[in-house]
Amino acid sequence: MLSSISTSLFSHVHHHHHHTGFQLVPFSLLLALLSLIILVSYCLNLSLLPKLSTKRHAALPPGPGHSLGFPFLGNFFLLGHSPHVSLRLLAKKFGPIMYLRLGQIPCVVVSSADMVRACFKENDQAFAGRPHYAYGKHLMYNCKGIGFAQYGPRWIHMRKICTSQLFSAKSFESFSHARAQEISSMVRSIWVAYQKQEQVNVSQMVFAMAANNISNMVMGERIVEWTSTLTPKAQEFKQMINDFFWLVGVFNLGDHIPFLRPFDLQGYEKKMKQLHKKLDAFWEEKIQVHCRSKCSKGGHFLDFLISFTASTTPEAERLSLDDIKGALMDLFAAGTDTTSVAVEWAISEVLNKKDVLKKAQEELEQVVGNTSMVQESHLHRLKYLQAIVKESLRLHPPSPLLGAREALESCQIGGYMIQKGTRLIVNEWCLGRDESVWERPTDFLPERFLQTQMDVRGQNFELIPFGGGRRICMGLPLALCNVQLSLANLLHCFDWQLPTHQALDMSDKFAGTTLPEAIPLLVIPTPRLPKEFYSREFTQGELI
Ligand code: HEM
Repeated sequence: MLSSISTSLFSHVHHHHHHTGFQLVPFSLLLALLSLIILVSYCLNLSLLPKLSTKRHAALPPGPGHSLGFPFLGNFFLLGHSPHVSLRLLAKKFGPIMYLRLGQIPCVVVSSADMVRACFKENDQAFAGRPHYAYGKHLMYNCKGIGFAQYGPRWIHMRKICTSQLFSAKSFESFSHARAQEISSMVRSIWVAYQKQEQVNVSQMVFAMAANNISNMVMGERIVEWTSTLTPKAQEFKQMINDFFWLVGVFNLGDHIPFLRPFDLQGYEKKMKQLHKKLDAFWEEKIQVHCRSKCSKGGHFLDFLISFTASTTPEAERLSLDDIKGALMDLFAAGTDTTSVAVEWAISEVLNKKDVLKKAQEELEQVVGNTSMVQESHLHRLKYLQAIVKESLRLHPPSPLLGAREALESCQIGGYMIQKGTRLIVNEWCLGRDESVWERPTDFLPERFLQTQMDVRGQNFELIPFGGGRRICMGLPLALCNVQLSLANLLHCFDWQLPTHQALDMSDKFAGTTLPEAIPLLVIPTPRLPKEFYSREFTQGELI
């Protein structure tokens, strides 16, 4: 048993070590201590699991319990490297609501639309909390910002500021011109790659577009330069975002076994602090530049945020620098990787299915014609393209377990008792493959969405890639627009070939929070539109 623990633990840490290039953690120490704890607890027959659960056993949802758990560590090892898959297998055995223990933290996993509705609609407020973990402390300025902030007046205030300034219909529309420019720059860069006979890393291209869309809105400038591949600086930025999401997703022993917290046995908290230093310097510089250049009159969102730091602002509304940096972190982290993962999967699925590709391109030709790029105003008429995006989000939700939630009060779900402080995991990946909802669930069939009103905006609990309830993705309008518009233009402006004749490898690799393709998609573009289209200067009006 001990060896199986050490193997999984080892492979877990080792795996991520490669992923991020961080230094190896003091591993032997960790193993020795864990083995000791487990040995002692078994010798003394101290198994915490049965003890804690017997008290309220009758009311708890079913689950693997102590039969598949370890003292102190609970059921953590059932999660493995692909928790979305492991949890789905467990749900097949224990049902759509089940109870686990991650370390000492009680945890409820829901895997059906009915259970999700019970959590996100009937008990929306009860589940509006986020757990308070080390990443919130080290990476998010002690849970500032929006995504990792505790539910309460500050979160409401921050979310309101962002939503009203960035995502209200009027403000969103006011940035459509800037978004169009980013899309045409992306098309242009791909055309340059074609001329240089380079392969295109779709995910990187879309990442650049998504990052620039946010940074145009927030700071009135691009954050990533447009070239046919990401510049080293841009790659470093992308790596920071990837590391951020990875550290948010790791199982940090200290978060789940309180008495281990001071020891940081896996070294994750150290890594969080290191990453935080880099990120903080990055945001600090952006903020200083804005303060110095007195852009406040320019009226970018960042200047608007800075204006809230004034001592004349009522205290309940006043923002600190940390609040602002937290919000920046939220916007850039939440809005970049997720978007590029979504588009990468969508285009891979389409390239795998020639009939879908053909239908999509026919629709584009009909609605857009072949002398213009796809514009936002075309999107509502591109019904098949929208269906492709939904179908791809169904099979490949970019954030397969959504965001971590915590019960703020005790409540009942499906007749079971959920105690305050319980962590909620929604397995969205499992929802999208539910045989009782979807016919031929593993097949990519956009047609299934043509005859239904079902949408991804949090109203249909069968399909919630953006979450639901009051913690639903704040950037949903931008997210959908980014995904649809970039996919549409990639398919409209280019034909794509795979570098090899082999079929695409569609396996995934859990990256802590997001679920990208295991092997990044590289493709060879060929222009589809008349040659003059690409060689013209990309100026407003002509191309967009
Ligand atoms: C395809 C792209 C995207 C996907 C799949 C996605 C998905 C999600 C998910 C699953 C959550 C957690 C919801 C929950 O806990 O129920 C979330 C939260 C969030 N998203 Fe997105 N997102 C995307 C793009 C964006 C963009 C573009 C932005 C903004 C620039 C954004 C900003 C946020 C924020 C701030 C939160 C935290 C909300 C809160 O806790 O109140 N997201 N997103």
